[in-house]
Amino acid sequence: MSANTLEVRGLTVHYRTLFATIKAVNKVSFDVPKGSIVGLIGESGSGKSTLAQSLVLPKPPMHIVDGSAVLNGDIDLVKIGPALRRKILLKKVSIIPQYVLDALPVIRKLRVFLHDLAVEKDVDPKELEKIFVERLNMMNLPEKVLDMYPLELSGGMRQRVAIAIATLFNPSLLIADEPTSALDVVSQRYVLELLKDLRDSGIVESILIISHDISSIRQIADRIVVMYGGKIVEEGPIDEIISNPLHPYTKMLIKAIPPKGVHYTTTRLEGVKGVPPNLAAPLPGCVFHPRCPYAVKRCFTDEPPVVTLANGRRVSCWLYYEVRKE
Ligand SMILES: Nc1ncnc2c1ncn2[C@@H]1O[C@H](COP(=O)(O)OP(=O)(O)OP(=O)(O)O)[C@@H](O)[C@H]1O
Repeated sequence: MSANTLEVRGLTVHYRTLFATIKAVNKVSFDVPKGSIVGLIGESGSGKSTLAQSLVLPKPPMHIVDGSAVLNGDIDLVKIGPALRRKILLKKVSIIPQYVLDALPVIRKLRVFLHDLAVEKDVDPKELEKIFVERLNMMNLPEKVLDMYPLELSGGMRQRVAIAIATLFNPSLLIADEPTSALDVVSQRYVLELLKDLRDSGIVESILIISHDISSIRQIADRIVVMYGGKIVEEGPIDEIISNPLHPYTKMLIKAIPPKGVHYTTTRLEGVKGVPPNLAAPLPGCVFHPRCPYAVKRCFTDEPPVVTLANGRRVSCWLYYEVRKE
């Protein structure tokens, strides 16, 4: 049996449009160990949502060029056909999408939606409704939500209802795409704690949580995977990466986290200078070299190797290739 809920290897995903091919995800490999919460971090446009969608519902113009994403050691999520995909969605893998209304029945009351879902998944509608009510209780939502339309709910309630639906069948892997980005600070904390409770109670085995905000993810993630320009530049245990980031991009992301009590009106915070890469025409060499203060000649021409370090840390940067050789 695999020690990982998910093993992604060499995953490469493009968008083929009339005007260009966007190389959104490029030879990405990482694991989601069983029982873990893994944070996928990176600025806007780094390929996080594309990676998530390619695992759950790849559709044109998205095109999976290469690689695999094996769930529970036996189902390759990027190679299965539509029938098996329909069967395992919600039951083995579930997503809370970035735009949560996409996942909710806008013109149907939740009770009706649940009934139709039970029929589709071949389970007893009464039993499914019972599980939904249990989830509502866990999420501090009243039972009357069953007779509401999702549009009648506040943003925070909608997010919790989407989580309740996504976890109805106790999936092995829950993917949460920016689950807190549209919420106020109190709701953000609530949703993050809820996700952790779902993992701790075994309702979901593992979680892949996507965010551009490393400071919110650090509250619940065990590991993080840092993406830049469609590639993974660094990964490892969250505490080690926060206290000792290695890749120049991760260093900049962490420097941009405001210390406790600091406000942008009184203190100038450092962001990541420069612009993200053009994924339709990527430059040779390291994807980060145009913004990297440490770039040397080789970074402009050759792709950096992935260097494996102690404690399950990996970094893709020429600086550490030299360190390892010494
Ligand atoms: N449907 C699409 N057609 C063509 N290009 C797309 C499509 N969706 C995304 N892209 C491109 O793919 C690249 C990666 O985008 P993606 O949304 O995966 O990044 P992200 O890290 O999730 O960013 P964000 O946090 O803003 O959602 C970007 O260059 C984006 O413009």
